[in-house]
Amino acid sequence: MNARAPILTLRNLSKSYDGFEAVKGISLEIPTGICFGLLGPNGAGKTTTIEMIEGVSTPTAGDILYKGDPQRRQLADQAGIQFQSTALMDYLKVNEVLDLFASFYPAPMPRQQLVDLCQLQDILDRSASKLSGGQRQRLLLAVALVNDPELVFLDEPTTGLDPHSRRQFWHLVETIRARGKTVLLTTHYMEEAERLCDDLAIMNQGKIIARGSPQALLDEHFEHVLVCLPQTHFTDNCEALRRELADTLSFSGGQAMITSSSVDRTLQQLIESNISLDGLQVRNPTLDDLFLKLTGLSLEAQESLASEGSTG
Ligand SMILES: Nc1ncnc2c1ncn2[C@@H]1O[C@H](COP(=O)(O)OP(=O)(O)OP(=O)(O)O)[C@@H](O)[C@H]1O
Repeated sequence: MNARAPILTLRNLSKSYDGFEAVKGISLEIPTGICFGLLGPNGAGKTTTIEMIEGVSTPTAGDILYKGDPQRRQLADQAGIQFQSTALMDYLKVNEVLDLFASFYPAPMPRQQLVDLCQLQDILDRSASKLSGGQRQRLLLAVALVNDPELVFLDEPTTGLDPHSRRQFWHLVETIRARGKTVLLTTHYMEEAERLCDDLAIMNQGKIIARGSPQALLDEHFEHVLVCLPQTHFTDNCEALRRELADTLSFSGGQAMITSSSVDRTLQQLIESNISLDGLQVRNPTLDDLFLKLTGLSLEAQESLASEGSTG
């Protein structure tokens, strides 16, 4: 197989629920052997997209090709899905869960390899219902990898994990990718995407609003650094400065952010306007900043809008 051929191709893929368009005609090619990220806030349409690719739900319109095949004949054998939970698991020990899932496949991954890969050695005899969040995610990952799949689906795998477990999980994903597998990851953590994804698509309200490697996207959209200050420093008395900074100034999460091509000049402008420099930070833009730039809302603000929508 040509290593450069896309493992997945989506063409004008759409999904509607009772007239509500959750995914609005997206097209994508996902190369083989990379970690591809689908990013976006709650309700962006990531899970709906993944479930259509997995075959769990049927598209309203559009096509999905697996290695160029619209029937996706090999997909079921060659994919591994990390589920959020597996009801059976709570009655079994970790090694019994692995036995059970391995029994479904003719050529499962050798047990020791799977245990080493997912760092399960110390918990093999533990009841699956007694695992910590991080251990549980590692077991669910092992279940996804039990058939040694070429393509692994991870749907928000680190939601709810503490920072240490999250980093440990990231290391596992890097190991899987280094073994030549293609990983399709959804996340709303931009930091996770920056760390893991070779290539990504940012989704918002059912559409893809940006596509590329994290660095290419940042290079394309930001030529400058960000100068950040507490928003409270920008009082009503600094209208002239606000006008001067115009489009380079934005506010999000209690922070004022100035997109600056010259830190010296920006500092000069702030000092001349008697703005306090307490708490000032100069940093490179992140994918979170990109999201804000593309949508006019931070990821956090988008998520609270989405949850307001879903509750009322
Ligand atoms: N079965 C369903 N019936 C009706 N609406 C649905 C259904 N599943 C999803 N939706 C809606 O479709 C939109 C996209 O949901 P989806 O779960 O794909 O988003 P997401 O990006 O995965 O979000 P999250 O990060 O919260 O999982 C949301 O508005 C959601 O409420």
